[in-house]
Amino acid sequence: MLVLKAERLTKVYGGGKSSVLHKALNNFSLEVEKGEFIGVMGPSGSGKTTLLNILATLDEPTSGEIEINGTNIKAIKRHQLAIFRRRELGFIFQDYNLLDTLTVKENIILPLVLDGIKQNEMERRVEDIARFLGIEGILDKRPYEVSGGQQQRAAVARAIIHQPSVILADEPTGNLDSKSSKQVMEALQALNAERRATIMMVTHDPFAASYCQRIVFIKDGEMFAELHRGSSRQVFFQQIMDTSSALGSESS
Ligand SMILES: Nc1ncnc2c1ncn2[C@@H]1O[C@H](COP(=O)(O)OP(=O)(O)OP(=O)(O)O)[C@@H](O)[C@H]1O
Repeated sequence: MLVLKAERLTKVYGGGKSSVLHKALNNFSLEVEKGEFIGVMGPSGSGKTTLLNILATLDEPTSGEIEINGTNIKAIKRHQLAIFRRRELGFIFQDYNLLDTLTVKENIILPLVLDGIKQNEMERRVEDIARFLGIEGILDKRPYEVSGGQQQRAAVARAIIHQPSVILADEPTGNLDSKSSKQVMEALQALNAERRATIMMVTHDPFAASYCQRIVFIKDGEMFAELHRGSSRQVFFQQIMDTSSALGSESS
């Protein structure tokens, strides 16, 4: 089952009288099946953030179509878009985006509070996901009292707690040391493997990318290459490194 379908996306920035037009995405198509863990890589300025913002329904393509969980985004009225986004998508950011005025637990259940889920159901879900991610001991702390890796795992919990169709992650290991990166990637991998979470992650980090099942490489707003992981993460890591350097040398 397809949970995300992007068809011939083009995004052109600029276009005012004096400004120069810039095509950040050029006829870019992508299909993501339920339960996939997909990575998006590419050099700086290749269009990754543009793609993520469009798929997140935060920005509109100049042309092209997007379907999320069978719904064409264009069919959603502007005032309903925020609710659609909150229910169908989960977000993970590089800088965690947790609210310091709330406890870790309150941060995690925020999507459920906004949707009016009953208190005992919220408690059940937060305990379950916190145990799964190994953060049950920090639920009553504030984000600034715990490590970056713990904050990011709390953000992962928040992204999955309402069971979205797809989780969009933007450089989730960008602020983390190698040990915390590994913990966060193992958490995402476990959510994908054991709970069938569908995850799409933009990253520059070949180590983080090696946890995905498939990587699409973007160059100048177009698909450059696609890699599928076999059984070995180490072999996949090397393939990612090789493709990244091929991409880099083509760009220079
Ligand atoms: N709001 C904007 N207005 C004009 N040009 C933009 C805008 N946002 C992005 N661009 C341009 O579009 C291109 C793609 O940018 P984008 O941020 O999507 O790349 P990226 O692959 O995410 O880069 P990075 O890895 O550095 O984050 C770049 O050339 C960028 O300068």
